[in-house]
Amino acid sequence: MIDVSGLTKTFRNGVEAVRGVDLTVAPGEIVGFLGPNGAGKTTTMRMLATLLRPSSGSATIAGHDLRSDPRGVRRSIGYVSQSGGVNPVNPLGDELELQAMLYGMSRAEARSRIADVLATLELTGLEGMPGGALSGGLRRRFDIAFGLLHRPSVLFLDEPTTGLDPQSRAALWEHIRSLGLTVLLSTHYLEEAEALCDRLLVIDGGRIAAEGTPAQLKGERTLNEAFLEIAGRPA
Ligand SMILES: Nc1ncnc2c1ncn2[C@@H]1O[C@H](COP(=O)(O)OP(=O)(O)OP(=O)(O)O)[C@@H](O)[C@H]1O
Repeated sequence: MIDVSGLTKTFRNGVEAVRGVDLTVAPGEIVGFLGPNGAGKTTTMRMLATLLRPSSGSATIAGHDLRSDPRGVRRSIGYVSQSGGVNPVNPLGDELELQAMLYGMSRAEARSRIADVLATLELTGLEGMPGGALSGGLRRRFDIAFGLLHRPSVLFLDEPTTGLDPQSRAALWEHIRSLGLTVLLSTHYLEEAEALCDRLLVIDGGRIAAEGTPAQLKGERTLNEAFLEIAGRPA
């Protein structure tokens, strides 16, 4: 579902953030992207989400070529950024409706799709609330709701649970799993990687340093020990 080959990104200031990443994500797989600060996780995901132009390399996402068909890629993916984006002031139901109509849905279609997405994420009844009145966990769920409106088949989540308490984090894992989508998510939480992800990719210095199921990466060690050995620094 995601096929990436030789992806690189050198920023104008000369920083080589991504230095030849190859990765694949199968349909329905939840893959965790781990790596120390500055390893290249966000840069890779932003390139795959068409938000940043790669310096070289190629990628196909849901059958669409990143370079020749970025619109096709955009239609097939949802991208939830690290900082999120829910409006702190306006009722989130109104914001969702606006976004759905920008995607070309009629008002009736928009309302029906929003009702479905809110039900999936157990947010029904909260659509009258502004983002500023919600807990961090609910805000993140609304961030994901925005990313799902146009029925993407692939979801990119950049550190979806950073800053959440352990209970809200575990609840969000359940919701992510229940979507049944292909997911690539970055995280610094090794227990999250282990509990949620089918497979892990460790990136370090812009290169994939290791990959495998959590059990394969761990071997006889804890995932934390394995990670320290691979990256030389904590996640
Ligand atoms: N717009 C930019 N211009 C120049 N350098 C950048 C830019 N964006 C990121 N970088 C650099 O690229 C490298 C990779 O950054 P990136 O944000 O992809 O890492 P990350 O793995 O997501 O880190 P974190 O876990 O801290 O979010 C870092 O050295 C960063 O400073």
